[in-house]
Amino acid sequence: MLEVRGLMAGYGDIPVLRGISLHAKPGEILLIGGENGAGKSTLMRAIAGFIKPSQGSVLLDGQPLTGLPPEKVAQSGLRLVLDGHRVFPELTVYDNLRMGVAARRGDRAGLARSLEEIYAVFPILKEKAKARAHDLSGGQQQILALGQAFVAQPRVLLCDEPSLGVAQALLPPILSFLRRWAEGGTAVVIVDQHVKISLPYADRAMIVQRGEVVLDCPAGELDQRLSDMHEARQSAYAES
Ligand SMILES: Nc1ncnc2c1ncn2[C@@H]1O[C@H](COP(=O)(O)OP(=O)(O)OP(=O)(O)O)[C@@H](O)[C@H]1O
Repeated sequence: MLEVRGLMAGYGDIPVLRGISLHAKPGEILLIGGENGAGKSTLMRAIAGFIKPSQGSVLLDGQPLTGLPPEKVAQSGLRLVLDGHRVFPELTVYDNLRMGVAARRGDRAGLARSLEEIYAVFPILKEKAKARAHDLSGGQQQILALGQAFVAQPRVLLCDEPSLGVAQALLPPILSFLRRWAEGGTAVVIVDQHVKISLPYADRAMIVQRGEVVLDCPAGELDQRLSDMHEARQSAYAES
């Protein structure tokens, strides 16, 4: 289980995260929404070790990860898939996928099994196995990045804006894939500015505003809770 307690982080003197706490359990998808600039990506980067938190802690199955460099965090079993294209552009699709297995100390049988699974869901990766990653479309690179993470079989997967730059038609297969992945016992965290599409696939949902958690509830309750919050704000505004 991933546990984040009172995390504070920012850039230079500018604070972005103002004490964020969350947990993500194996087998479930936690969806994190919030407006542009709310701090969602900063939160993912701080958990994964790319930004040093000024306060708070990150624990994976009770082991502290706070302040560890990203490669150590990854070796501990936590993987961040960033928005945009973070694959190795000069390598082939197959070699990119194979990179994921480094985290499993060269487990060849495991690699073959993972490849079969990923090829079954996204046949395009098999068709383009010998193509260089930079020749793939943005959406295909996003799928490749997910495939690479899948091959690594992390205990926790953080997925920042999986829908960014991806054709609409690819979203349901990607989200169903993440759902099945979580059901296999991985804790999955999805960050998405537009929660509507991902919500049906999630178990819990959180909304971050200005670096703070303003809602944390079962995914099925999010719409109601958001409209309650909106109404409360409007009446407070009307009274002032
Ligand atoms: N590298 C950086 N240097 C300085 N400030 C940054 C940096 N990256 C992000 N910020 C600032 O931190 C704040 C939070 O940004 P962040 O990217 O975490 O938000 P977000 O919720 O992920 O939004 P988006 O959906 O646009 O990615 C914003 O004010 C942003 O301008």
